[in-house]
Amino acid sequence: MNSPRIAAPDPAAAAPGDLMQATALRRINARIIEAPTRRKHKLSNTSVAHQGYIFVEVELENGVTGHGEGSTLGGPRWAEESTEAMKANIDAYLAPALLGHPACNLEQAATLMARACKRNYAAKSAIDMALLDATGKTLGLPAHVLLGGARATSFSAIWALASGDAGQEVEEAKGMIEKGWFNRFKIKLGFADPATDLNRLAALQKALPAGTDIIADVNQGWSEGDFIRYLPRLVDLGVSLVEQPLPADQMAGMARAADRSPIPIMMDEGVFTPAEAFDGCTRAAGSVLSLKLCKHGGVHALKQVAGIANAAGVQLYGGCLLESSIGAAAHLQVFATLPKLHWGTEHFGPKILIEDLVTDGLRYEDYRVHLPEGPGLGITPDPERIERYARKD
Ligand SMILES: O=C(O)C[C@H]1C=CC(=O)O1
Ligand SMILES: [Mn+2]
Repeated sequence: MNSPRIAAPDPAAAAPGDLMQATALRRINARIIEAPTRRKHKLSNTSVAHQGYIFVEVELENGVTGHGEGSTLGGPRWAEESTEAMKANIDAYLAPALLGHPACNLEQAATLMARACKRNYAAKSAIDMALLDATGKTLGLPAHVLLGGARATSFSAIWALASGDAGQEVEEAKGMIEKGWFNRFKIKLGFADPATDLNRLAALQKALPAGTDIIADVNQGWSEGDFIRYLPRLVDLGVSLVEQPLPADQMAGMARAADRSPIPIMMDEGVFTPAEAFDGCTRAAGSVLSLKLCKHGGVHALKQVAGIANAAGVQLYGGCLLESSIGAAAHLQVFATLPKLHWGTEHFGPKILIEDLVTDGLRYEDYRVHLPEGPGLGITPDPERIERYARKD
């Protein structure tokens, strides 16, 4: 691996006591963003043409600002949080619990947020990212150094096909291969009847180069019966991974599905917390687990979930919720510190937005997404774009 470049630390922040004072939180601001996507993105339970984020800016006593992003899909439909709920809970509960506390004490901030608010993991992760960013910028260090240091500087990248139009999906996939951005694909199933969805998958498999990695995400859209019936077709089509075929609360059904499937099954919506990760891994409800900051609530919780999966022999996948380069960079910073991200990552959000929200978007090259360099998250939000897409009430 290439060693990431590290800037010199700020001598003003050298003494621990000084660091506490310098990074005390002076302001936490949350804005709702609605950023248009290049095309409709359809899932079993929603369809979006605009991505909804909460954009968090924190300001420290030393004047440094940090940024984070909480993502949703179609309001409170992929999970229970909407951007409106995130903003309300940040303004009324999470921000007041943190003001005056040092941003550099991320674990303590997580405890304070847990006391102030149950679940609300996307909102918490947006703040957590901003604290990490501001602390890294104060110290002149990339976020990954604060999380144990990078073991990788780029990740194999997966693009999601979700227009529901087979012809469009084939063209889109070919375009991604041509650009050198993505050569592995995830197709969304579960919004049409299984037979129709599988015809889309068959068209894709036929049109792409032999051996192209194709993952199927059902987003909880099938019953166990559907899964049993259509599994042989998924096997015939050479699908490499099946993601969350059954509803999130059907852990026993997922375990039966995983037991009968020659294709690895991935847990996504069923695993948010470390306790859910323990439950899913113990019951063998999948042999792969999708990691997402919006599910786990912050970088340290994500590392705990990853540790539980590792201990159980469950492989890791770098999940996303269509984050811009702000949220995607935060994921890469923590993914970089894991012993192994077996399946690479699907952080394609920066490329599905008509305009990314930063001045220095993530680099996609050689079918890999690259860990940004520079202090904190390693990206700079573009104030004009943030203003353009911020909801004006
Ligand atoms: O994986 C999900 O369930 C959510 C999201 C991530 C990629 C995508 O296309 O949808
Ligand atoms: Mn999924």
